Amino acid sequence: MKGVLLVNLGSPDSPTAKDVKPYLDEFLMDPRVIDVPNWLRNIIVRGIILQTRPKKSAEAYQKIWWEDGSPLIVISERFSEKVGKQIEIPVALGMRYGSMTIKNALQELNDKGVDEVLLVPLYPQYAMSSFETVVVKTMEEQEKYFPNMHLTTLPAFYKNEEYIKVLSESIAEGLKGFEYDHVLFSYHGIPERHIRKSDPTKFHCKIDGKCCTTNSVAHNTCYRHQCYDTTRRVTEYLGLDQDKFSVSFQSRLPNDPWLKPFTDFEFERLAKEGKKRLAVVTPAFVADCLETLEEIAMEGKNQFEEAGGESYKHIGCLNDSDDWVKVMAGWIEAWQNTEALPA
Ligand SMILES: C=CC1=C(C)c2cc3[nH]c(cc4nc(cc5[nH]c(cc1n2)c(C)c5CCC(=O)O)C(CCC(=O)O)=C4C)c(C)c3C=C
Ligand SMILES: [Fe+2]
Ligand SMILES: [Fe+2]
Repeated sequence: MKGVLLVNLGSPDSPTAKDVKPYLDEFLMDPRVIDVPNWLRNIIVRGIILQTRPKKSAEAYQKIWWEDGSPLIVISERFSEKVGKQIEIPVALGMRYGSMTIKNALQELNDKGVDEVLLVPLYPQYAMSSFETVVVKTMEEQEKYFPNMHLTTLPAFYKNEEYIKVLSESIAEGLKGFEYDHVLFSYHGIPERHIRKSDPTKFHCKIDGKCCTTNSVAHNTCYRHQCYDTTRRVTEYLGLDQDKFSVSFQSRLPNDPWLKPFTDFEFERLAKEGKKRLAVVTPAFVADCLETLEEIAMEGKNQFEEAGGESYKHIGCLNDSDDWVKVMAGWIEAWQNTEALPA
């Protein structure tokens, strides 16, 4: 019997340093997130980052926490429930990190008699620190605990026409009634090294401004290409002029070159260039979370206004909108009936 496993990143159990610390430990000790030798990762994560970050992160989580829990988890649960109502086969939700484990979600499917699973990493773009780690972890759990299960992975859907349509239309809705000078497409950042590591050709991705627009098989796993391509497709759909939008990358850790331009620097640059009315969209995430609600909607607004900006709007993610639920349910039904995966 067929079933579906939706997987997102995960959140701490509560917005306290006590719960944030083990969550960040699991997250940052993942070798696909901080990709250095084990001994060095131990020093960086446990000896340095975890000494101070849990308190700071907990304070940020407190600002965005909902009565029902972490926005990322609550939204993912609502999405999963709505998708479940539109399809005939069982759906389970798991998180890569934290207490809503992938193993428990697979167990839930197994208990319902599922032995053919469609794995859906809830990331539009491929990155080894997001999409790939979900796939690897799910395969490990399946092989270890559910050897009779068969897994199929839904590919990163950044260029799928239905996804682009639903994303573009939700952005258009968010822009309605908001007089804007500029739309900033802010994606989660990653270290530049991750781009080179994910390049199967080992020579294409030079992050030189040209490689991401030069055709290559490397783009199947190039996060930077996929972010720019998502933006190109959405802005074409919306008919936005070239000088009305730009791309940036948010959330970075120190001591490594990360993808540029940085979102916080862009707030300053745009305000100083006279783009006083700014809309920000965050298409690396399908559900609003700490990175969108605190870093962009709250901190970003302050940064932009301090730099001279006048009006600012963060347009939320697709979340559990009915149109997005319909798109996901359609992909699942196509796989259920014909094994076809979205292109
Ligand atoms: C080396 C560090 C990190 C990489 C690489 C990274 C990639 C990456 N992350 C997401 C999505 C999310 N990240 C979130 C939070 C978050 N990310 C990092 C670090 C890296 N992410 C940290 C330390 C944190 C925790 C918060 C903090 O201390 O600042 C979240 C939010 C989770 C939530 O509970 O709301 C998401 C979502 C992607 C898509 C990605 C690669 C493309
Ligand atoms: Fe992250
Ligand atoms: Fe590239």
